[in-house]
Order: sequence, then C-alpha cells, then structure tokens
Amino acid sequence: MPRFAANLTLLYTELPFLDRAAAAARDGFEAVECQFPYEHPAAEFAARLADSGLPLVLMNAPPGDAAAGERGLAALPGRQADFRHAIDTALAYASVVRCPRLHVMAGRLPAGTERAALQPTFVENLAWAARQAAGTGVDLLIEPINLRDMPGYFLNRQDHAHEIVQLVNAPNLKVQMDLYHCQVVEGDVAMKLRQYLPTGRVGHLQVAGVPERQEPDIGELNAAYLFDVIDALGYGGWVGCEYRPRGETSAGLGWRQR
Ligand SMILES: O=C(O)[C@@H](O)C(=O)CO
Ligand SMILES: [Mg+2]
Repeated sequence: MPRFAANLTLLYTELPFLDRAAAAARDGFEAVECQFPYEHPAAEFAARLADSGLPLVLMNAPPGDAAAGERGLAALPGRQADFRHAIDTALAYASVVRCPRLHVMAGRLPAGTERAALQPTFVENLAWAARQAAGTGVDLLIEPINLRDMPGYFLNRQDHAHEIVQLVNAPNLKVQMDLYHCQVVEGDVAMKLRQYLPTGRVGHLQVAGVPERQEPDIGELNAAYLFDVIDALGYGGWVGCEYRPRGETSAGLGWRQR
C-alpha cells in the first residue's frame, strides 16, 4: 500500500485549518500536504504540525492574485518580479514548516496568447527558482492540471511537464503527477505510471475519484489496481489525497482498507 498524505485544503474542511493535521493523525495518516497555507503564520502552522506528529510533505507557492483568478505566475511573461517574490515567500515559509516540496503553478494563458509563446518564460522562471531552492532541501514540482477545473491553465499533459523538466535540467525540479487530472485529460493512467515513475522525475503523486473528485474509489478509476501498480513500481514517495469528501472526511476513509 502506498504512503498517503491527507490534503488539508480539501480534507477535514469540517474543522478550522489549523486543527486538520491532528484530525489526519487520529485517522492514521502518516503525513499531510496543503495548497496555500499563507494566511496562517508559518510558526503557528509549524507548531500545530509538531503537535500532530505529522510532517508537511507538500505545499504550493503563492499563486499570484487568486481572487482575480490567477493560478500561478511561472509561465506569465512580464510577471517575473512577482514570480520571484512568490518563490522567495514560499521558500521562507517552507523552511519554517519544514516542507520539502513546493508546487509551482504555471498560470493561465492570457487572452489572445499562443500557448507556445509562454514556454520560454516558464523554462527561464523555473530554472531561476530551481537555483534559488538549490541547497535548501526543497524540490520544486510542476503539475499538469485539467482544463475543466482550471480553464486556460498552461500545463495540462504529463508529456509536456516531462519535456519542461528535461529542458530545465535541474535535479530539484520534478513533476507532480495527479492521477485525477491525468485521467480527465489523457487517461491510460496505469501505463503513464509505468512510463514516468521509473524516470525518477516524478516527485509526488496525488489521487481522487474521477469525474467528481471525491473519494478515490468513487468513479471510473480503479484505485486499488492503481495502488498495486504504484507499489509494484517501487515508488517510495507520497500519494496526496486531494479530493472533496462526499460527506464527513473520517467517515469516507473506508477506501484505504478496500
Ligand atoms: O490538483 C490541484 O488542483 C492541485 O494539486 C493544486 O495545487 C491546485 O491548487
Ligand atoms: Mg493536484
């Protein structure tokens, strides 16, 4: 069975954010991850993580102006200064909460822009960020995300993410492979795991049921089969549980036994 991390942004939303790590520990999770923790002072979050006994294994860098619809800055021409500030903020926060992985979001295609025109900015910004993170023990991750959930998002496919990682060619830049997005965009999930996990360029996995993004065993994916594939490939990293529970979080955890 893979090692599961509870995503504190989507799970345990019955509780205040800072109470969620303890709830995950009570439910037997060995780690937690989250999306954007920045409204909580890093020292306070670090203390609550320490109380829970669980490590934080992944969080996102700030996404830019989320209220205005921004979902990352890394691929946006003309926003390099804001991108660099976001990375510096994330690395400082990560060092306090001892988080070893940062998801760096690409952003949405600005209206009237060709997708290919953004690639040089994405590669250049990621190379800069990888240099900033070098020596901190933090890996940077890029995640293909489906266009149904995030219209206009720049990075959608596994092959594109791996192409970018190879172009940047930094040992601390990897792919965050979310099986939910992978199934929505391209399918053939087990074969993609077999193709990409052995490359060593996948730094984190995430899972959810498809299409509703509920518990992993609800919907068209065979979660038990995929977990066997992940184990058979010898993947030693974390699988983030990034789904919206159908009801109360703890009551919906039966899929781990099944
Ligand atoms: O799958 C997702 O939506 C995420 O992993 C994420 O970080 C978006 O904020
Ligand atoms: Mg994800």
